[in-house]
Amino acid sequence: MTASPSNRPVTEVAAGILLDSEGRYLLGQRPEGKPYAGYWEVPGGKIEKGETVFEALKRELKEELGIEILDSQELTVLEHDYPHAYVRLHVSVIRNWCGTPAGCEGQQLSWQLLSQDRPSVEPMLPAAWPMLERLKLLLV
Ligand SMILES: Nc1nc2c([nH]c(=O)n2[C@@H]2O[C@H](COP(=O)(O)OP(=O)(O)OP(=O)(O)O)[C@@H](O)[C@H]2O)c(=O)[nH]1
Repeated sequence: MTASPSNRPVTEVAAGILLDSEGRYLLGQRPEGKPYAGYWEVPGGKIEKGETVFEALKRELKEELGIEILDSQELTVLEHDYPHAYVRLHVSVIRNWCGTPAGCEGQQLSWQLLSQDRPSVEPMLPAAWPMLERLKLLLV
């Protein structure tokens, strides 16, 4: 584990933006019991020791959404200093998957139109904003 600028340990996280053919992306609501419960986020989770970003995404999206991702495209890497953790988010775009996303951990899901200025659900995790901005740039 590397250190952050403030010398806190860095939590490496893989986040996967599912993007469908109608220009919609998927958000999930963080379940009870996790930091920031009730906040909306892009699906994903912590990268385990020895895993690649893609392997972590494959595992997390199977657990959280019950889908099998087929490939992914790296979008950006973002860091955010939360009170509970300093996180480094490896953000990927996923356009190809098998199955229909479901809230396997009891979480609510919401498809959002990328062409809309803001998601229709709130609150969003603070670090979710820059990744959505980055996604819009990729698609212009
Ligand atoms: N999945 C996800 N995590 C995000 C986003 N933005 C963001 O700051 N995070 C942060 O990244 C970390 C991800 O951890 P997590 O709690 O979802 O991971 P996990 O599913 O492996 O949790 P667990 O250890 O409780 O099983 C959290 O600190 C969360 O606040 C996002 O858009 N998606």
